[in-house]
Amino acid sequence: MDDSISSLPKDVQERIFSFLVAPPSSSASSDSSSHCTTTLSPAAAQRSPHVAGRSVNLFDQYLPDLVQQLKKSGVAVHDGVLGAAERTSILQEARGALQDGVPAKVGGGSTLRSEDRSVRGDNRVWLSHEGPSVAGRENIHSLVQVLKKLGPTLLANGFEVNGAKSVQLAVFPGQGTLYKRHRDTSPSSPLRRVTIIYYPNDEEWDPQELGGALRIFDVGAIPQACAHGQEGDRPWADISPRGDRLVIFNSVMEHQVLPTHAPRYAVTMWMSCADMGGPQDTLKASTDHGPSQSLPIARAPEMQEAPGAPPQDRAFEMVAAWGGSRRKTGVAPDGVLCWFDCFFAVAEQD
Ligand SMILES: O=C(O)CCC(=O)C(=O)O
Ligand SMILES: [Fe+2]
Repeated sequence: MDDSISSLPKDVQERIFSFLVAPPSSSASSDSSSHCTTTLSPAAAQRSPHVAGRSVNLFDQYLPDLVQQLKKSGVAVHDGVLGAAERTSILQEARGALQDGVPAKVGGGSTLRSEDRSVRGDNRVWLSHEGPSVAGRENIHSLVQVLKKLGPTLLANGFEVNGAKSVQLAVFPGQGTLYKRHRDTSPSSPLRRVTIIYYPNDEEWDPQELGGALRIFDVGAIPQACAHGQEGDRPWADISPRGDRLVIFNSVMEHQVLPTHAPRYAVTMWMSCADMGGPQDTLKASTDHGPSQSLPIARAPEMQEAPGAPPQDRAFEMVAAWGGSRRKTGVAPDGVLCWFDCFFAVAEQD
């Protein structure tokens, strides 16, 4: 190693890298995902010194507040995560990587509509299966390593994120593309618990002009400086995808991406719970707010569609009635998309 770090005295090197490991916690050992405690190697730190260096701040300064927000409202927002230089590098890498991005698919089973741009208009690539080479995506790769280190702290705070982590890079290309209301925890991805998004867009993103806000329903408290409103008795907050912003939310919360009029990039990580097997799982909301505390979700692939069963008015009740491999693409009467991402259930596992 002839880099600047390795030329420092050994004890100084150790102190630097001790900042980059996950904080010690009793729960870390129960995290079955080896990624949760991944340490940035000196080589990785050297490839992307800025991103790696900022992880120190992310953990030391921001994390307690993020966890607090998340527990209180189901959503946490933090700005200025990496700084302008790193954000720009990630945006450039995202543009390059997404040249080969494919339209995101929706639906499942025999009624699959593989590309329904009126429901979901982003193009994406999965980063979960990265090989040894991350050439051209060094900064995104370092960001992902940093985000993974949130796992042990979330776990220690009651979030069931002891399973796989999947990572997606996506762009809504503009022209009014959107993603209709849905939950990230779905029949095809029943184990997802926490959604973490980093936006590398311009910092001056104006949602009035460019649209593209992430609208999250049933927020316990409105994140600072977010537009907000009420649909019936359900409060929502609009989170602008402004650059260098980190958003974390409980994957069971309903959300949508409003029509977007400029290219809108996002790096998204889903943290899942461990799959304990069995025909049925219980979906627990890890926050102390909101209506979704304990929802049964069907997981048996052989479950039959109940003949003539009318759609229930909640997505997960529909899943319980119709779940399994014969999923249908559908929109519940209350407008919630029910089972998107079905084709990615296998691809997304780490
Ligand atoms: O990019 C966003 O703000 C959210 C996208 C989303 O909801 C998803 O990919 O599931
Ligand atoms: Fe989503």
